[in-house]
Amino acid sequence: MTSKNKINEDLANERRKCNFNIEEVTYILDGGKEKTLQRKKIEDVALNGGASVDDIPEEYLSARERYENAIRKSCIYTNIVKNEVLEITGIENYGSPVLRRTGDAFFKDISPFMLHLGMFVPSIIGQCTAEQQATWLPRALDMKIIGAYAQTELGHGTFIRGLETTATYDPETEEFVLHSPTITSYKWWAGGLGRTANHCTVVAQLYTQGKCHGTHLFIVQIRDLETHMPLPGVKVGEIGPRMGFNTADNGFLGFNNYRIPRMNMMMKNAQVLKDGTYVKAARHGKLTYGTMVFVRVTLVGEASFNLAKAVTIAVRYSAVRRQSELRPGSIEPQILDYPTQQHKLFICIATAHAFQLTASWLWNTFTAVQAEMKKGNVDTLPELHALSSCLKALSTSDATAYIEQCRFACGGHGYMLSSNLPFLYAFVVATRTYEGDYTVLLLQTARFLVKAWEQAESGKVVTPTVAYLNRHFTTNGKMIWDNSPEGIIRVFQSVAAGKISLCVRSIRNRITSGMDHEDAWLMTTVQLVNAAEAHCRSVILHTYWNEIVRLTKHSSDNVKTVLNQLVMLYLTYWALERTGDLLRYSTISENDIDLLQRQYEELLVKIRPNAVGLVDAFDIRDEILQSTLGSYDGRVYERLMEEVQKNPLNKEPVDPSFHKYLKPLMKSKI
Ligand SMILES: CCCCCCCCCCCCCCCCCCCCC/C=C/C(=O)SCCNC(=O)CCNC(=O)[C@H](O)C(C)(C)COP(=O)(O)OP(=O)(O)OC[C@H]1O[C@@H](n2cnc3c(N)ncnc32)[C@H](O)[C@@H]1OP(=O)(O)O
Ligand SMILES: Cc1cc2nc3c(=O)[nH]c(=O)nc-3n(C[C@H](O)[C@H](O)[C@H](O)COP(=O)(O)OP(=O)(O)OC[C@H]3O[C@@H](n4cnc5c(N)ncnc54)[C@H](O)[C@@H]3O)c2cc1C
Repeated sequence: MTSKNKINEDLANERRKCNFNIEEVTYILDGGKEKTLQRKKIEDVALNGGASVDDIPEEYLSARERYENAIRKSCIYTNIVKNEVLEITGIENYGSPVLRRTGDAFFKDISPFMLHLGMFVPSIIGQCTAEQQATWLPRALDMKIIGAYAQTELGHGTFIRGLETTATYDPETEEFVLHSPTITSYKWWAGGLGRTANHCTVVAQLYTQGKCHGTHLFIVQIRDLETHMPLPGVKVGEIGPRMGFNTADNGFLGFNNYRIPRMNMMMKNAQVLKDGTYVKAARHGKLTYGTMVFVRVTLVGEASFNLAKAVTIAVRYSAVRRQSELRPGSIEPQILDYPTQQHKLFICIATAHAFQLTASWLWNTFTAVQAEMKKGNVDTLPELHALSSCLKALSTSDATAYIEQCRFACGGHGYMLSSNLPFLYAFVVATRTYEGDYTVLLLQTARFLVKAWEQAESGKVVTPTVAYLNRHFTTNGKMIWDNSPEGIIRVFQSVAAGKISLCVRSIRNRITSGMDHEDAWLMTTVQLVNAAEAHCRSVILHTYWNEIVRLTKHSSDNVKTVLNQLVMLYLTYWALERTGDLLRYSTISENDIDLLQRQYEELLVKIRPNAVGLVDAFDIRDEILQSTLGSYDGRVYERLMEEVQKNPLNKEPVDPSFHKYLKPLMKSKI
């Protein structure tokens, strides 16, 4: 073994201490051995050439160079995917999360093609008729056309009904006329739109026969395919530097009476006939929001993956890093030995597991609802919307907070861009806002919860994710505290039920005292967000526990033990975080809380020897981690020094600014 790939001794020791079969856990997280093998095969093919690492790290490049470099690497990766990976996996794997994740080996920030694959293609699949799909999909999948998803405007992001771009049908020419009537109607934010896309999905208010029919989706060509020039009537550009997403060329877009053919309206859920007659095919008013539901579902898995990356970096670093002394003169301990460090990090491992298993469960729910909708049944859509909204909100918000915690756990070196933790944070913090802001989505879930509460109150049996509301009406008083996993979950469900009940009472009291329904709702929104958060927390706890029980049925004893310790840590952690709620809605006592605290601290001790094994089980390759602190071999200090050599500021021993500015200043007299 050369010194280059020699494993750091502390990390090697950690791996020797690990007492469970790492691969077994990887299989569980990936959804089965076959999936792991398939993922590894894809990674081997896609990263065969070393993932085209940059000579100069992208953070040293100018905005223009960064963009060009991101396009260069996107094209390299797309060619690998098209010519090599899909050969093995088949075209149906085009949108697979594995490809998205493998792509992280090429980009520290984000690919300008992400929105093409993440939203433009899904909008064609979800919103176009079969005939339209036959026209657009092959060209989009083959990258003959590159698209963006232009919904948000300068004036409106959340309130889709308030969008101002108009699409007015002209039966004379059988075209829609797209127009941006005001400055606030300019499209703003769409990823890939600023410089890369030649097409995009545009969301606009549809007018035909003098009547507005609300927002609909259109496929719009915005640039010439040969010259890439914006087409006449189209004004498009990049919106400028932002906290992250700086290689995604987020753009603005305006139209001046720009014409597109009638068939460019995405017509799966509604049509405009040649004469201008509007025909609504959909059984549900919000099916045009379907692309967003799809992305919200995928974002739960994204949150898990990015958190898994961050905690892999932080745990490996914490095994290598030694600091302070426990007793005078004793050897400096690994920082992973500090219970406070374990408290910061083990919850991140458990949360990544919780979100990964919840994401798979949510994906299965999503595909089941899609299958029902294909048969014409839209009854399960409201529950999916409520679930995907709150799970997107909580998973992105928790992942953001925990990625930052991982950065704190790495001290000063975590602040280096080369640790990759700042990039991860900047990328994930945006997910809390885009695809529906945190608060706004929890309020969507709250609407569903209040309705479910009313149904349960009237004696109806409600759907499984809120079945605890039926129990609420049959049990009296506070939930009996019980320290078992099932007991903790039941108490969390009671907390949710209690909070929803308080919201309903507040709304009713306000209405009784003279407020109209809208004001009563508005005044209760702080409580409603809180109730939706409590509901979602109970869903995650329940799903995580159920899935671990189900998935470890045939596991080896040690895998069962360590995964059980993690899920218990998660349940205990949240019980301790929410002692106020538990005291209010259950019979928990001071003594029970003391016991919980002790149980939590004992779990930290039990998990400690397996911590490195647990992050190894995420099985994230170094090329994808892209971190000086988190590589498998633990050569932290060597990598930090190697990275310094790439810094263009170190190219010359003396910077030209010395002669230009510093020296004259030093020579000048006061
Ligand atoms: C590099 C090359 C690689 C090559 C190969 C690689 C391949 C890899 C490909 C893999 C790709 C994977 C990608 C994964 C990562 C994805 C990253 C994506 C990045 C995304 C960037 C960001 C994009 C965006 O942000 S797009 C814009 C999103 N905008 C929003 O989300 C707006 C939020 N606002 C809303 O959703 C609504 O306005 C809302 C819901 C707040 C209010 O709407 P409303 O019309 O006013 O409705 P309301 O009156 O409140 O409710 C009425 C009624 O309707 C119900 N409702 C609302 N919404 C829905 C819905 N969606 N579905 C069902 N029902 C809905 C609501 O509940 C009400 O019901 P009732 O209470 O019964 O009346
Ligand atoms: C990195 C990034 C990439 C993006 N990519 C795309 C893209 O590709 N395509 C696209 O179309 N859009 C995109 N967006 C836009 C994104 O979808 C919106 O920013 C997001 O939906 C939030 O809308 P907004 O910006 O209008 O915020 P606002 O709605 O103005 O929110 C501002 C504040 O007001 C609060 N608020 C708003 N409404 C309510 C309410 N009803 N009740 C209570 N509080 C409320 C919010 O909670 C928030 O705190 C992107 C955004 C980012 C940051």
